[in-house]
Amino acid sequence: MNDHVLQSNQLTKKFKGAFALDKVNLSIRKGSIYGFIGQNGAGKSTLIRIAAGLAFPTDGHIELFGAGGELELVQARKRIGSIIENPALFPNMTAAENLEANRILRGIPGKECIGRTLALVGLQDTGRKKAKNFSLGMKQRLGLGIALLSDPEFLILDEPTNGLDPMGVVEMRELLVRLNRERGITILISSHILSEVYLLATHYGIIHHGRLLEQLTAQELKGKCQQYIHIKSDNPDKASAVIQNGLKTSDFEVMPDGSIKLYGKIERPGEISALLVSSGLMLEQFMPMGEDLESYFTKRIGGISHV
Ligand SMILES: Nc1ncnc2c1ncn2[C@@H]1O[C@H](COP(=O)(O)OP(=O)(O)OP(=O)(O)O)[C@@H](O)[C@H]1O
Repeated sequence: MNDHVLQSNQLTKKFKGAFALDKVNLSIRKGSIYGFIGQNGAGKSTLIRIAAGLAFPTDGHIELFGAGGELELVQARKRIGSIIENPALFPNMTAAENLEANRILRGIPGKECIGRTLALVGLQDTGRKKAKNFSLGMKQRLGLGIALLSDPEFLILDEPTNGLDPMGVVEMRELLVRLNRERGITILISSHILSEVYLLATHYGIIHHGRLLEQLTAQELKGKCQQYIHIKSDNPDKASAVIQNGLKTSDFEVMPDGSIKLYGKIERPGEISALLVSSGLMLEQFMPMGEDLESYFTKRIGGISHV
C-alpha cells in the first residue's frame, strides 16, 4: 500500500527558460505535517500549484494518494483542501454565509457542515460581522474553514501565516495541529520562515532556486539544531553522576563512545567545566555545539548559492 499522499518525481517547471522547479523528488507521508521551506521565489508556490492542478509541469510528474494518471489525479484532488494565495472570500458576507456559498458552489450536500466547520475554526461567535471587517487571522481561519468543508484528507496551505501577527500564528498553528492529531489530516504548509513551522511540522523539505536541497524529519532537524555541550572525559560514569547530582539535570545523553551530550542547564558552560574538573575529572573535550534554526536554514541554502 502506498502511504504517501503526495510524491513528485523529477518534477520540473520552466518559465521562459528559467527553472522554477528543477527535478524535484518530494514525498509527503500520510499523517505528517510537512513544512515546505524556502525563500521567496524558491519554487514553493509552483509545486503547490501543480499539486492542486492549477499549473502543469514542464517535465516529471506527481502522484496523489498513489495515483498518477490524468483522470486519477482529477479524482484524487477531490480528497484535497487548499488555501493557495489569499483565500477567496465574499467580503460582504458573514462567515456562515461564506461557508454556505462555497458549499453550494462546490455541490457539497447537507447544511450541517456549516455550524460544525465554524466551530472547528473558532468563528462560531462572529454573528453578523462581515468578512471584510475580519482580522487577517480570522480571514485565514475562514479560508481554512472553506478548505475543510469537503472533509479533505490532505490540506495544502501556501504561506497561511504570511502577514499574521504572533497571536494569529499561534492560533493557526494550534488549529492545524488539532486537525492533524484529531482528524488525521495530512498537511503541507509552506513558509519562508523555518521557525514559523518548527513547532508543528513533523517533516521538512527545504527548497532553494527550484531545487529540493533536503528532506528531513523533525527529529533529525532537532538533532541538527539543538544546542548542547559535547563533553568527553576520562570517566563517563562519574561525569554523568556529577551532571545529574551537581547540575540537577537529566537532560543529557551518554553516547556509545562515552562522550556526553548535555542539553539542559548549558547557559554557563564555564561553571559546568569548573564543576567537572573540581570533581577530579579530566576533560578531553568540552565544546558547545549546535546551531539555531534560522542559521541552519541560511547555511543550508547558502551552500548552494555558491555552486
Ligand atoms: N507565471 C509565472 N511566470 C513567470 N515566472 C514565474 C511564474 N510563476 C513563478 N515564476 C517564477 O518562478 C520562480 C518560483 O516562484 P514561486 O512563486 O514558485 O516561488 P515561492 O517559493 O512560492 O515564492 P513566493 O513565496 O514569493 O511565492 C520565481 O523565480 C518566480 O519569479
